[in-house]
Formats: sequence, C-alpha cells, structure tokens
Amino acid sequence: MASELTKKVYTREEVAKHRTVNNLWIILDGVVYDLTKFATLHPGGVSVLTDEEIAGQDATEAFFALHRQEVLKKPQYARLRIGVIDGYSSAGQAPAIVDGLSLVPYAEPTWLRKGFYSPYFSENHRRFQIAVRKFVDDVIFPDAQAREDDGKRPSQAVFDAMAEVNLIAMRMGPGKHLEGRVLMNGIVKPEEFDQFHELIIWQELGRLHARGYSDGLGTGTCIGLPPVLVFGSPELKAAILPDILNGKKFICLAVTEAFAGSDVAGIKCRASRTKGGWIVNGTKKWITNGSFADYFTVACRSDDGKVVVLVVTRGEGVTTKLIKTAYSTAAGTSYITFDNVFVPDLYHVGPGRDGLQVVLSNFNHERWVIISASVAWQRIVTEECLKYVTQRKVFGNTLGSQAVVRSKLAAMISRVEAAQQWLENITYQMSNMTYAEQANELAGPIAFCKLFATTSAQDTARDAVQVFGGRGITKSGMGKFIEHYHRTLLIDSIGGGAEDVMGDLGVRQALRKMPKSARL
Ligand code: HEM
Repeated sequence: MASELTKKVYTREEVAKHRTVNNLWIILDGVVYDLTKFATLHPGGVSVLTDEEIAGQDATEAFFALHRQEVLKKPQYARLRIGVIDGYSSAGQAPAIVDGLSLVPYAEPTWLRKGFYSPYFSENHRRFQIAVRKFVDDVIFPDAQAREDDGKRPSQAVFDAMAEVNLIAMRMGPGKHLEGRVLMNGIVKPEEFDQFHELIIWQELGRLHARGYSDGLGTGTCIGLPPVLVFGSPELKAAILPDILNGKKFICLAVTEAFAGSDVAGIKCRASRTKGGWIVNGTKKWITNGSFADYFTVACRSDDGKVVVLVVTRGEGVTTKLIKTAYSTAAGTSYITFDNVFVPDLYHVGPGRDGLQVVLSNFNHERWVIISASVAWQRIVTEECLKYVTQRKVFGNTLGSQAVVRSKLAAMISRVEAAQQWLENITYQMSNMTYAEQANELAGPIAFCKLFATTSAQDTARDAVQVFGGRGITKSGMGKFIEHYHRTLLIDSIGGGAEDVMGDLGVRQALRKMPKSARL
C-alpha cells in the first residue's frame, strides 16, 4: 500500500545528491529508495551500492540483473521507498500478468493464450482455472514455501480450506464421490466436472515450486483412495471416505518395498487369513504421506501367493518412520512396518478380484497425475528462463542475445509444448473411456507420455541450470526455483514407475497387440 512518503516526488538531480554511504538513495523503476540505514545490512555488500554508477542513480537494470522482483515486495524492503521520480506513472508500465495469466510467451498452455483455440477446454474450464489459480496462489503457495523449507507436513488449515471448496474430492477425478458437493463455490456442477477440470487442478498445483510439499498435500490420498473408490465395498467407503474427502483423515498407497520397487509382483509383505479378516506382517518403503496417514492401502501377498489389497488402519502394530529424500520431508515419505496387524474383511479392497490388477489399474491415474504436474512445472521453469535471459546481461548484452542460450530455450519450449499436447490428447481419451477401457487401452500411451515428460523435465532442468549458471545451483536469489527443480525433479522419473520400466511396459503392450497377420 502506498504510504504518504512514497507519494513524494523527486527530480533525478535531487536523488543524485545522495550518493555516500551515510546518505544513499537510488531509483528502481521510477521509485526512489533510501538505502542509508540498509546499506551495511545489504546481503550483497555495501561497496556495490556505493559504486558511482549505482549511488544516487537509476539502478533498475543493475538491480534486476541480480534480484528477483519479489525482493522489493518484502515488507522490510518495501519500507525503504521514500517517493517517486518526477513524471513517474505506474500506468506507463505494461503489466506482465493480465487476468491472472502470464503474458510471457509460452508461459501458459495454448488453451489459456489469447488468440488461440482448444478443442477440449470450455468457458467453464477457464472460470474454474481462474478460481483454482487464485486459491493456489493465495492459500497454498505461502504455506508451500514455508513447509518445503522447515520440512513439516502441510498445515491443517490448508487441508481445511481445500476441503471447504471440495478440492480434495475433486482431485479424485470425476465420479459419484462428487455427488451433492459444492465444487469451487459452485463454479462447476458435480455432474459437469470432467477430466479436464481435474487436469487444471494438477497443472495449477504444479506451479508451487515446492516438490516435497506438493506430495505432502495429500498425494497419498490421490493414489491410495482410488482403489477404494473403484473396488471398495459400500461399507468400506462409508467407513472411511467422508473424513478423508473432508481433509480430516489421510490415506496413502503402500505398494513399494525395499525388496521390490517398481516390481509389484515381487512384494513380500504378508497377509495371512484369520477369523473375520487378515493378519499383516511386513514392511513398505518410500510411502508418500505414510508418516502422517491414518489409513494405508497395502498390497500384500496372501498365503496362496496371490496379491491382496487391504486398507490398514493406523494403530497397534503399525510403525512409520520418516525417510529423508532429495526433496522436503513435508512429503511425509516413510518406511512402514506392520507387525501382526489385524485387518477385518470389510477392509479388503476388491474381494474376489486379482489384487495385482487392482494395483496395476490404479497406476494409470497416478502416472497421468505425475505427467500433468510435471509438464506444468516444466512450463514455469521455461518461463523463469525466458525472464532471466531478458533481464540478465553478460558481456555487455542480454543472455538472450547468445545463440547458444536461444537454442536451449528452443529445446525447452518444444519439449513442454509437445508434452502438453500429448497430455491433453490422453486426457480426452480418459474422458471418453471407462475405467476398464483405460486399463486396457491407455496403460501403454500413459507410460510413454510419462517417460517423455520426465526425460524432458530432466533435459529442461539441465538446460535451465546452464542458463542460470551459478544461480541455478544456489538455494536463494534469482535461481532458487531452478536449483529446487534440478534437485528434486527425479521423484517424477521414479514415482509411479521408473522411466525404463515405463518404456518397456509400453513396448511390451504394443508387441502383445500386434496383429498375427502383420507382415512386412
Ligand atoms: C532496494 C534495494 C535493494 C535491496 C532491497 C536489495 C536486497 C538484496 C537481497 C535480499 C539480496 C540477497 C539475494 C536475493 O535474495 O536476491 C541481495 C543481493 C545482492 N545485491 Fe541487492 N538489494 C538492493 C539493491 C541492490 C543494488 C542497487 C545493487 C547493485 C549492483 C545490488 C547488488 C547486489 C548483489 C551483487 C547481490 C548478491 C547477488 C548474488 O549473490 O547473486 N543490490 N540484495
């Protein structure tokens, strides 16, 4: 908010008189700052501020070559403003964000770009997107940045706010679980909520720049609950669904083990038959949200060697331990031990079904979620790079004037555009196929798309670090989001199935479907 002080008007000549360490003013974007008290506290040192090209001068270009603009919005720095320069008008500066959308080229997918068209998204999707972006920016982003750093799980207040607009339920996709709920303050009716609304949610959440936190924000529910929704009995749903969808309780998916990662068939966690239920013994590893989950959707091996899926409730015999990974412990990644845990028959997911199929069919949605968020994240990393090469000068010119830098941008943009178009096509197929059809038809395409998205992400991370140089490996300052991206993005290459496994799965499915008569 503009104070009385910042309404004062100075000429450039007046500002130029304040150019010593004891009396130091500068101009940034037409605003006058008094740095006298701040100079000795400046993280970049005093000497850079008393430099004759900076002190008492317009330092806009030098400043933005070295800082992110949000530095100036921090209250402790905003109060250094003492006035504006004669003739200054903020109206003269064209905004870089209009209607909540970035005007940086390629910063938004085509369906959100002015002058472009989409066969998939409607006016309702756009209204929904505006509301979700605002919610993510206002409610989730501040908590995400704080928790990513301190490693604590996302605040309950955020889950409560998400539940209030039914964001937790919507992240489970379209379906019966939305019936009777008011979605995003009524912007979309439950029966109209489709796969593209869900895509919007995941892509907006992909903008958080906090990968561990993003997973902490109930990813466990998004992958642990679908088996219950699809294959669970009405009694099981009635017992656990309301509290989970209302953000009061948490569930996670416990499939991977130290013994078997992507190899689901190799799991050892044991479920033995007993009167009225099962006794579970074994361990699980890399379980997202496991450290705070109340329920665990566990893939176990029964005495006859088959896979059974059981919902275990936290209680006696269940121990969870945080695992430190490349990203924040806000994700609640854990190692779990089950020691003689009784699970009643009611909590058996899909009795009479092959548990392996229950687990495998669940992977499609999980992988699609990973692709959606990964592509959105790549896009904002590309936007970060486009901004940086425009404002950062080296060898007397902007970084963007270097052909080698432009070639990296070309590759980044091409990859993210290709991934988004493919993702939208797959989303459209999902919208039109039943769960069973998806399991049959889409496992291969989704696996390939995930492989493409996550290898693209790694290429883009490497390119972005090269563009940002030292700042790309520094946890604060201009390149902080690039550093975070480069350090944490491999979770997407591994989670939901490692890249090599994805490629192999897709090809094996294709080979199985080859017509016998196909000949050269
Ligand atoms: C209102 C004025 C200014 C404020 C509030 C400010 C604040 C900061 C802050 C918070 C940092 C730590 C890094 C970051 O978070 O971005 C920093 C670093 C730095 N600042 Fe400033 N600064 C100001 C003006 C300037 C000016 C005019 C220069 C001119 C050259 C300058 C040069 C530097 C340098 C060289 C660094 C170290 C950058 C790095 O490590 O990459 N600062 N400044």
